[in-house]
Amino acid sequence: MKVVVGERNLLPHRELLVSLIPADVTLSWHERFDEEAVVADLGDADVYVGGRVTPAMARAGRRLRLVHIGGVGTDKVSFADLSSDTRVANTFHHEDSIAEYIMAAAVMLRRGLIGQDAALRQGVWATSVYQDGPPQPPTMRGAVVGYVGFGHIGRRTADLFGALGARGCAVTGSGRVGDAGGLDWHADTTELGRLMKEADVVVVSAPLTDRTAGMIGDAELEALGPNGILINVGRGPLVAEGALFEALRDGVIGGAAIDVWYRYPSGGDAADADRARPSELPFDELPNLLMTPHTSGVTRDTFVGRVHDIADNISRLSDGRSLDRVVWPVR
Ligand SMILES: NC(=O)C1=CN([C@@H]2O[C@H](COP(=O)(O)OP(=O)(O)OC[C@H]3O[C@@H](n4cnc5c(N)ncnc54)[C@H](O)[C@@H]3O)[C@@H](O)[C@H]2O)C=CC1
Ligand SMILES: O=C(O)C(=O)CO
Repeated sequence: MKVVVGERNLLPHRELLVSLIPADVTLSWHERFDEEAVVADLGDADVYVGGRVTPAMARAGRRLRLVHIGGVGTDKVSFADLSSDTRVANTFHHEDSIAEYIMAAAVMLRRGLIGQDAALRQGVWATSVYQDGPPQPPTMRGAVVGYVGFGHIGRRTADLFGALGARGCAVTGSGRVGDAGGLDWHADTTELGRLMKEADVVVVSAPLTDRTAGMIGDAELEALGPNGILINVGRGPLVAEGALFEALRDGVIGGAAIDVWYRYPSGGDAADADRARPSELPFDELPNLLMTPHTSGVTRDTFVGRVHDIADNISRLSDGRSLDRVVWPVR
């Protein structure tokens, strides 16, 4: 069996993956994403591991029995071009890492820590900032956190914020949140406007689909208001790019932490400054923004967990057993 790996975050765990899969499986690693090279390698492959499957890759991989996403999001998979024998599976394990990131980002932004760090480097003490300038900031106790999407990420984040005394509300695709506790209310997406109005911190962790693209735009950001914080760990285009930039620049919202972007370097690593810019707009000039390069989930724990899941599915395929976490074809 031949497995082509195009997921860069698995590279540090190469040996672990090798140790977990049957000895007769051949692994072919692509350390940089070069579409032509991957296409050339997929003709005789049984499995592809990676989050991006372009139409050319899908058409080249006629023998693929499994596309294993290295994470959750399937928004970069060209499903229409896959062979009808190919199944797509995904994996989780990122929820602790991302919940930690969201909590840290919310506290940093609400407490003004980014500005204090910059100020102290210029010789200005935070205490004098509060005497002469903005009011003393609040803790998270009693704050309302609004979850746009309440799956693995939303639930774990609500656990952590709950421990800080925050309250919560959520909108999801279906309006159902299963047995999750700790929310004051939850609803389907028709209540997004209410959530944006009530929340002090909004956490965006919905999948990117035709329905969700641009779901947060001018009106939603205005409803969040000048003290509100937006944290997007879902996908960049869930939040309208121009609306977000202007809202941050003009103080329509208080601040944001953005982990997921509008432009990514094509090879997966930034060879030059322009290719590394995550938007055509100058987000990097905004002082009320915490910018991260899609790293909220990148920890050892996430990827060790994911390697185990991926190896397990490769072993299942090799033994003819049924696969776990199949997301395509949709049952
Ligand atoms: N920044 C990063 O490194 C990572 C980003 N992600 C992104 O976050 C998304 C969510 O991840 P998980 O929570 O693990 O997924 P999940 O599948 O456990 O939860 C997804 C949630 O989104 C909700 N949803 C679906 N359609 C919606 C809509 N129209 N409006 C509002 N909510 C909607 C679902 O009802 C569910 O509550 C992924 O699809 C992926 O795009 C996921 C992992 C890592
Ligand atoms: O899992 C995902 O969808 C990611 O964005 C990266 O881990």
